Amino acid sequence: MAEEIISPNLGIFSDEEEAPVFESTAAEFGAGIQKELLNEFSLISPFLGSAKQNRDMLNDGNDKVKVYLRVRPFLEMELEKKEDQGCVFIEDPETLVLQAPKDSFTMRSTERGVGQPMHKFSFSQIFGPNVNQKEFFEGTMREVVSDVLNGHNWLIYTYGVTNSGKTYTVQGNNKEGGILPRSLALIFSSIQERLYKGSDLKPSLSEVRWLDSRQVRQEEERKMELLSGLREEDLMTSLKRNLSASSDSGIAGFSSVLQTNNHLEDSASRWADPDDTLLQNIGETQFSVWVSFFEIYNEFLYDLLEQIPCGSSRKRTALRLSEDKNGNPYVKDLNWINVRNAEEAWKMLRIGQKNQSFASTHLNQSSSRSHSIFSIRILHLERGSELAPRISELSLCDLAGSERCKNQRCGDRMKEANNINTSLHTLGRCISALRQNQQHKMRQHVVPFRDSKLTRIFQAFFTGHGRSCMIVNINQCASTYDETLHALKFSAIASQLVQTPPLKLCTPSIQTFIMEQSLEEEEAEADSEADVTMFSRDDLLEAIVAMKEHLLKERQEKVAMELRIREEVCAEMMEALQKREKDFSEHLETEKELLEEMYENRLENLKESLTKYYQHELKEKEERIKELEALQHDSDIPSKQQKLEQPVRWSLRVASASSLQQEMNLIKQELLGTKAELEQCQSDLVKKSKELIQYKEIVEPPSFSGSLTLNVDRKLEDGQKHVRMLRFELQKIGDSLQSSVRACCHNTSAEKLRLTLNACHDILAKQDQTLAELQNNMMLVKLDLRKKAVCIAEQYHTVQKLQWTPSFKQKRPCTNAENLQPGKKPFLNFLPRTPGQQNMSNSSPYTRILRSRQTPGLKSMVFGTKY
Ligand SMILES: Nc1ncnc2c1ncn2[C@@H]1O[C@H](COP(=O)(O)OP(=O)(O)OP(=O)(O)O)[C@@H](O)[C@H]1O
Repeated sequence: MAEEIISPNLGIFSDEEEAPVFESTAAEFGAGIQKELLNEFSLISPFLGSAKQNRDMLNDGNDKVKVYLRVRPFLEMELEKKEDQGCVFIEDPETLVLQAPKDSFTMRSTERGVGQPMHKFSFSQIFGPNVNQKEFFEGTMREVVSDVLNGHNWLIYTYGVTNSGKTYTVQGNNKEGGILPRSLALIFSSIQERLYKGSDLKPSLSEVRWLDSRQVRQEEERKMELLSGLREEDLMTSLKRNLSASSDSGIAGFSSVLQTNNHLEDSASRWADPDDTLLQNIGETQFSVWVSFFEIYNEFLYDLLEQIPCGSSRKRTALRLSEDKNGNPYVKDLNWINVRNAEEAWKMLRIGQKNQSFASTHLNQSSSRSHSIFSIRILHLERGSELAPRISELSLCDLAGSERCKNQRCGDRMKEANNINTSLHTLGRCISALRQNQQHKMRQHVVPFRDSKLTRIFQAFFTGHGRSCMIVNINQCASTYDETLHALKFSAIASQLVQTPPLKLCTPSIQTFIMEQSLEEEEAEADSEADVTMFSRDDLLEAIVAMKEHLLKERQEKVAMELRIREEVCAEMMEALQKREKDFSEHLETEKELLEEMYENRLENLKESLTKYYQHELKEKEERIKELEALQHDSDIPSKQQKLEQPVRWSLRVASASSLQQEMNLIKQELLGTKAELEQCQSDLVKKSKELIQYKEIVEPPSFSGSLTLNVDRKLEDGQKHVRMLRFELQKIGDSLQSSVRACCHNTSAEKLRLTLNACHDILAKQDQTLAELQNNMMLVKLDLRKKAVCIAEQYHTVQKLQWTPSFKQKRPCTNAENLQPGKKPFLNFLPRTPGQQNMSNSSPYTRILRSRQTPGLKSMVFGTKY
């Protein structure tokens, strides 16, 4: 198990040793210091107790800085969130064990092989979750208050992560007052009999500005003004304003703060027994108590007892941190209010609270966004003494909670968190530098008090002007484990500190000086008593030479010393620079760690949300698939088959995709071949066209055929004329025959009829003969024509063959009569036509003859037959 037990005290100083603080602003107090003590009153005044008191303080064995730990109980809300994972365990009243929970950064680092899952810390005393406010006060503050009443300065500061109970410890609530109201109550119960009333002091004290009657009057007026303005409505308005300006979830934070401010009439003295007094032998000392309350918000100092101007432009005035002529820092123009009892002091605390910067954060509904310091100054007025009053101070500082910036990502909260963390980091650096200086007295480091306002104010308490005590607050929540561990590591360093011994004031040094002076004077007197004339001249010359040599030697020594000092200073400077560099790199490391953690968290969040998203998606898809499957199952089996085939086809398509490229290449090659062929065809076409022209010339009907057809036509026309004449005659005969038949029917003689018939018969026989001749002629002509037609048809087929080649077709697309342009003669129009075409054309004489032969009269007539 990893142990982080801090080694017992190292480097305890003896009362002869000076506090080894490099950047101490401790100044020497000259003889006139006492008169000017309060003229430029710095933040805290040095302890002016006697040397014996100093020694007592250091010899009592308590010079180790006290570091108390308070573990707060779980809140209901935290138990609901399952924050109780047993990470905090109090082994004994001085030892605490921390066990990293599984989701913490420490545990993750441990899993990566960095760090340990368990840590052990030791403290002056540990106060568990069941310890109440009274017990805590008794265990920590009683001694301190007693010390302050005896003239010592004390700084008590609470340290811890946000929401760990710091404000609760310092201020408490209305039911359970914290260490501050209890200290006030105890102070007043102890000094109530000896409170300075302002009249029975010696006139010499009126020279002191603090007790100047005018000053006191002014302070009284100011206090009355403040107290009269302390109305509940004002408080509510002010709280509302504070919270609405900064709160995220406003109203809850408001009500919780309001609760503590609701009962102003409650007395602070209820937290102390009026008979409880810490002062036993205080002689004639009288006391006057003054309080101040200010905060450090975003590295600016604000007086919390300053009335905030009303109206829209109600900007608070920031105070300056100044130094008195001895280099001690103090807050300039800070209001110090004289209080005469615990109630007045309590009300001052309430007034300050309403001006304090609180805000609701994700961890604490009413989180302090600033470091607040409530100071109580006690003036010890010695009755009948010519000396200026001694002043002791008790400062209670409620530090703002350290928090990881990952929780405050933007806006005012982020800025506040940054400033809080920076100042706390500087405090850590100061404490570790002080510890190093105390442990290695030969190697002193610069303590970076000047790096933040907070440490500048604390400086005096760490450098011999007072004593300090640290209260570490932690909660037991698993979610803030890493921050808690960090706070405890810091406190472990602080617990190694020893109280810096009170500064040796000038009195002893002056006394020493006077003693030395007096010795010198005595020696001088003794010397002066000696007579120089007693010595011979040579002796004196020798003495002068010896003195010269001595002087030379001294000078050389001084030069050597100067060189050595210079070297030392350089070395120190180098060391300081190296230290600074180391600090910076440490700071960088911390920042890196923080960033790493932040990004790790972000990544985890992202991972989580992605996993969730895809899980959801998958679930939805699965449901959808199930639905579809159910539908498909119900509806049709073929489609199921299709669905099954679908992937097969798809896979085939996918498979063929690879061969597609191959096919493309083949097609390209084919295309090239086809192109070549086409070119070949074109050249063939040209050839064929030429041939065709030749054929055309051949096919063109000979010129004599025209005259031949003309003769045939003429003959045919003659024949037709004859036929018409014959027909006309036949009609006439028919008419006369009919009239004869009619006459015969009326007055007939058979003989006449027979004669007439015979005559007709002869005529008809002649006509038959003529017709037969004509028919023979026509047959001859027909045969002739057929021969010609056969010859032409042969030529035509040859041409046709030529025409049917693709190139020829292209060139001559219109060979049909329908497609001919008007006015153009059809190609080969002398060829036999289709019956449709024959009907359409009546112009040819041959066709006309054929038609005339098809006349019904002629067709039905049989030559040579009798009617
Ligand atoms: N010992 C305790 N007993 C009961 N409740 C406590 C105790 N300590 C703290 N709490 C409660 O825990 C809560 C947080 O305490 P508090 O506001 O004092 O924390 P804090 O450290 O001052 O936080 P911050 O740094 O954010 O100001 C308060 O509701 C307070 O009442």
